[in-house]
Amino acid sequence: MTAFDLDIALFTSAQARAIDRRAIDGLGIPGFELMTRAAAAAFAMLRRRWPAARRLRVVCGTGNNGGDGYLVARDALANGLAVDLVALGPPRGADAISARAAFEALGGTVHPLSAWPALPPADVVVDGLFGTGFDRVPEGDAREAIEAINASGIPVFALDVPSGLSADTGACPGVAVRAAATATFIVHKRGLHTHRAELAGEVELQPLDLPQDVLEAPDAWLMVVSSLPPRPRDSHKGSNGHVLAIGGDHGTGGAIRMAAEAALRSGAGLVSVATHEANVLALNAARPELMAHAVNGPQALQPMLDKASVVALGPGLGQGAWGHALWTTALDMDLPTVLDADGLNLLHAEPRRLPARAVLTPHPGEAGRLLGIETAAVQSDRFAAARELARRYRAVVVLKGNGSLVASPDGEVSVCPWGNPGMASGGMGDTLTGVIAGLLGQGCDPYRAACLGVALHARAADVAARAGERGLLAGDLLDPLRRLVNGLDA
Ligand SMILES: NC(=O)C1=CN([C@@H]2O[C@H](COP(=O)(O)OP(=O)(O)OC[C@H]3O[C@@H](n4cnc5c(N)ncnc54)[C@H](O)[C@@H]3O)[C@@H](O)[C@H]2O)[C@@H](O)CC1
Ligand SMILES: [K+]
Repeated sequence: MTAFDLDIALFTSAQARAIDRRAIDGLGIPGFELMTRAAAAAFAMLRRRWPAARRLRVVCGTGNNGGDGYLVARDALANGLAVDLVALGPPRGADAISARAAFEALGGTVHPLSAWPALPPADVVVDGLFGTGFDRVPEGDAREAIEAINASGIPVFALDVPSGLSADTGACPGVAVRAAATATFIVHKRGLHTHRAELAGEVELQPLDLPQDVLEAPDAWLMVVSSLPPRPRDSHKGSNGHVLAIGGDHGTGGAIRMAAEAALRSGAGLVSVATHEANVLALNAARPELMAHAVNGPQALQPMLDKASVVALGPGLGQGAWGHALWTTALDMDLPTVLDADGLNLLHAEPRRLPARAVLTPHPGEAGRLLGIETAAVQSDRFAAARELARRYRAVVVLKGNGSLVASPDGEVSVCPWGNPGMASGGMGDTLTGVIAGLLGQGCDPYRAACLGVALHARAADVAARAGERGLLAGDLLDPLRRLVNGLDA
């Protein structure tokens, strides 16, 4: 296996467990030694982050995550901090039993959950309830413990994973701890980077000094900052792609304008718009660099398709006869195509073969429709949903939402670490479609165009959100987008 950067490699829970096993069985590192290293790394991180903390409340479950908790508590006692330890029950495995014994050997006391209200105030709560072994909705004591942690108002430091969040999927099936920071051990778990991942707070990887040969190929990757190479000095508008944005039925001209403008701002050489005649005047007046044409059907669209190198299909297209006719005609051309919004709804209504270089950009609701499942089922495993869509349609799929995923038909997945809730506003998806189309036109292959497009779009939104997340408009992304696509600081 070739070496890779651990900071951007993401693993499933099953992989994390297999890696633990290889360290224990293959390298002969005892499980208790790993637990000791995990606790030492976590305690050091806690001290860096909360140097003034004098009293910890440590909450332990019955598995090895609880074992980590007992050893953090032991290290805290050994360093002169006060510790109040609350356990859900006696530890089960040999390592966790030894960990509890080590804590008690230093004079530590273990309290039941019922003692919680009577415990003195603490500076930090350490969450050692559940890690990668979390496997069901928390009920009873488990639920009460999580609720008590969150209601305490004390900053939470999670061990490996905030309890209640699936390390595997980023889903939270019931209640979950809301952490200020998480120390995650050996490898990054993919669930700490998508969907409800904000529950983990700031995540820091603690690799515990294991050699790379216990690792295996990661399941997914975090995107890194990248940009396009500088343009050749002799480039001309024809060498940077001609994007044809198709959409904007009567009354939805804004959507197609956003997509078209974003394609221009991400460096497309030429951008034409095929739209309903009612939008043409406004589009040409607002943005004269766009070439907007009234298209009443396939005959008018065909000559535009003949000149285009990339198609952005769907924003404001509608699902009526007009939209359907343009949709079929455009897909038949087999040009590199970004399919969004009504372009996806039409695909749900009429499944068909897509162009060889296609990018689909569904939000979870659209992804659910295409897969024939509920939105909640998509969100319960975003990785599986994105992969299945990509496989089924032989296309690159961008599954939007917090921690957007890009999946290729052969199962490769990248996760976007940027973006903010201000992006939950009208026009954001249209802008993303335009950016990806613009990058396809500049020669990126679909997977790279999707990854780079998602990254640039989210980072532009983060720059624009410096003025506040509320009130963020899709149009605010265009200026920072231009700087970022040129590799400049925004
Ligand atoms: N030797 C190892 O494998 C290492 C493990 N480490 C720690 O061990 C953790 C994994 O330990 P385990 O596999 O023991 O699993 P966990 O400690 O994460 O949890 C497993 C226990 O909690 C119970 N449980 C799960 N969900 C529950 C729920 N919703 N309500 C009530 N009970 C629930 C399970 O039945 C099981 O008894 C890692 O996350 C990490 O923190 C680290 O110490 C590093 C080394
Ligand atoms: K935990």
